[in-house]
Amino acid sequence: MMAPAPTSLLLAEDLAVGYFLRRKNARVVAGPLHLALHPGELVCLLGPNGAGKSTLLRTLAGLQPPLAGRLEVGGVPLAALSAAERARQLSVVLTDRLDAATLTVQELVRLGRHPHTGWLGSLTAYDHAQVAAALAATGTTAFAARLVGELSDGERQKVMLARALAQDTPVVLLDEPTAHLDLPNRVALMRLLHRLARTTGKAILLSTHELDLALQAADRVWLLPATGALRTGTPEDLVLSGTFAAAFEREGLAFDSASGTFALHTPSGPAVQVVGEGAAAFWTRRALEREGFVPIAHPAPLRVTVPAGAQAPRWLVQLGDRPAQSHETIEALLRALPQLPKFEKPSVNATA
Ligand SMILES: Nc1ncnc2c1ncn2[C@@H]1O[C@H](COP(=O)(O)OP(=O)(O)OP(=O)(O)O)[C@@H](O)[C@H]1O
Repeated sequence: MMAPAPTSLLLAEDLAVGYFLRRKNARVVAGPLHLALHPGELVCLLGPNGAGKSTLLRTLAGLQPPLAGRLEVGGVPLAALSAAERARQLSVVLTDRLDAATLTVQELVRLGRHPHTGWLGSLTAYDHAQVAAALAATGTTAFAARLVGELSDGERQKVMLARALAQDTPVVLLDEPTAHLDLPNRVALMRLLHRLARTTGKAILLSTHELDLALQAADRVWLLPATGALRTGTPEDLVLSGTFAAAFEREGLAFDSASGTFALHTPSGPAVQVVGEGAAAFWTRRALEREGFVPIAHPAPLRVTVPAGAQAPRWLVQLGDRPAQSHETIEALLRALPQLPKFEKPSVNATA
């Protein structure tokens, strides 16, 4: 029996987003869009520069009006909610710099509680606990007393997330939250948001250009092309159906569905059979591709064997039936390959 469709925390039907230019003139950036955010899911909004990700997020947050269509949050039309009601339903972190430089981090994060307390309302013990939890979750407790204007871009980004978490809304919308973060912090943020969605039942939507992180962390992807229709699905379905590769091919990028990565190199040199498995074989293939070789799985005149097991990796290179050479490192292997006698380039296009 099929599970019943989950209720939507946010629902959009025939939504067109964009800008009213002059009287009666509108510029549709994207649409018509049919979208739903469900409890407990992390959704990543992907698309090239200018596709309309920020425009869509701002529209979903009620910060700019839709050009057309229906938009509901918690079963109620977004436009029918007061600002305070809306702030209890959804929190939003945009890329714009906030004019909050003279506040301390703690004061800024406390502002997140105001939809619950009213602007003059004082914070209860529960509110203080929510603020402390948001600071702890984002790793910002240590600089709670510092001025927002004195933070680095990455620190400020984490503080803005803390404010959204303190707001404790069913829907969280984030525009490029990983933009200023270093790699460990980007990974930590995606992990945090995924865990948060799972443990609290919030629906979290974030736009990002971090394709590989999004493919790993997202429960669903919204793929917004520069032109054409929005595609949605689990990252894996979008990869296996070729939708993901097709979307980025148009941007001139080759997506390898076997490794889930974008090819940086387009090797066209001699084919090399790489024999072996595991991490050593993977990194050997990567190094060979960088040097222009085409690593393949089936027999070729040139063969590199990466022995498995506990022994120190040692690379065996064999050309035809000549005796094998042994190398201790990939660097030594790469240095030795051009020294080999010329051999006929087999016409192999496949990468394995
Ligand atoms: N205030 C505005 N008035 C008119 N057009 C706008 C306005 N802001 C943005 N646009 C246009 O809307 C389109 C979508 O912009 P948007 O910022 O939503 O894209 P994006 O997908 O978030 O891009 P990026 O990845 O570069 O952040 C662009 O063509 C942009 O020039």
